Amino acid sequence: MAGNIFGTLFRLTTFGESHGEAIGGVIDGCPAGVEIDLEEIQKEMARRKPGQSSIVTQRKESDTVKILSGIFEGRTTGTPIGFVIENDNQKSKDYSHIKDVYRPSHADYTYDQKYGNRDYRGGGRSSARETACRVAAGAIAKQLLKDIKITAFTSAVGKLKLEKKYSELDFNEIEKNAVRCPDGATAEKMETYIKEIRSQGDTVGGVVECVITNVPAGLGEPVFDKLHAKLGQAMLSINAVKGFEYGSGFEGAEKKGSEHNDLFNEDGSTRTNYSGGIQGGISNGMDIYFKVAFKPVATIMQKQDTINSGGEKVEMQGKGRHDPCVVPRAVPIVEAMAALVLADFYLLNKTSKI
Ligand SMILES: Cc1cc2nc3c(=O)[nH]c(=O)nc-3n(C[C@H](O)[C@H](O)[C@H](O)COP(=O)(O)O)c2cc1C
Ligand SMILES: C=C(O[C@@H]1CC(C(=O)O)=C[C@@H](OP(=O)(O)O)[C@H]1O)C(=O)O
Repeated sequence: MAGNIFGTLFRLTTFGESHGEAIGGVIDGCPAGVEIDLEEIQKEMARRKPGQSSIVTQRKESDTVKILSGIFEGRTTGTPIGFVIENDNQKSKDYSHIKDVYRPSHADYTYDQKYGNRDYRGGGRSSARETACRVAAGAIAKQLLKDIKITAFTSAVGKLKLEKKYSELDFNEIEKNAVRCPDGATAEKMETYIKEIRSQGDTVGGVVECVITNVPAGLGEPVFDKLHAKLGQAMLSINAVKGFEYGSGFEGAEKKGSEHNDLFNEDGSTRTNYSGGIQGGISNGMDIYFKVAFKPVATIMQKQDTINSGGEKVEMQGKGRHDPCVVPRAVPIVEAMAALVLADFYLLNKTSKI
């Protein structure tokens, strides 16, 4: 199975399945001397972990990151950073009924077609459990990046949208509610809606927005590894993601050049920022901002038609502990993936000129 490594210099490899003994990873290429606060890593893990509130999956995991190597007396040594996160609360019997049956729109059918030997328990490697490793590595990348600030938040749950621009928001509000929306009144509506959807045995999609401030100009490696191309790959590699747009995105397509050009100030900053902080695949020093769209979770507690591995039509209903909406827990995953991309480009940029 290829595809388990992300990054060029700051490079993360992850391993593990949702109902196996443990998941984990190796970060290769983190320079020596980075001060690492282990509590910060655990704080990030707590923002993603299952069972954190009543509107997410009720699987209970501590998601304690055990560092095996690469950090000595609070600082990185430049050697591979190995870590494991144990799986403590699997309920594999919730998956016995889909041993030979494919959940519509999960990865059961495609994994079976590709590999022919599927760990059906908890979705195996296709489970978003794997994203815990990304958050652990992202927390280390954030500590390398120091002053570059990456902030994600929930901006939509189904049709309920946060109608404010990011410049009008108080980011201190994000962690004050379970949905991670920086507007208390909208957050309350979103939470009520997620509970209602869950009581119907259904699920709902949503949008996570991310803003990155204090970015130096020069990050990104044209032509194939443009900054927005790597951010897009990073975001689209997260489970359940259906869309990525940065800067003016799809709305920009409706504008004229005379409206859309970001005119310069004398210091090189721009009066507007339709470019989303990236031009020609390279950061220009303005804020980077993007949106990530998540689909409604595939495993629903309602009967649906499907097929089994013999190609026969059968009826199935999801069982067990699933997220009614992924966005509250996707917020730290989006931040982590953005941190991995920026850490990689930060190191690569040191080779761009003498
Ligand atoms: C934070 C998070 C939590 C998720 N929780 C569930 C879940 O409880 N049940 C489920 O069926 N899918 C869940 N998913 C989505 C599946 O992992 C994903 O749909 C599946 O791997 C198929 O991949 P795809 O949707 O990207 O095509 C979750 C995704 C994320 C990001
Ligand atoms: C375990 C996590 O989330 C899981 C993601 C997931 C899926 O299909 O993606 C399905 C559920 O798995 P299980 O049935 O084993 O509880 C979620 O709980 C986690 O994020 O750590």
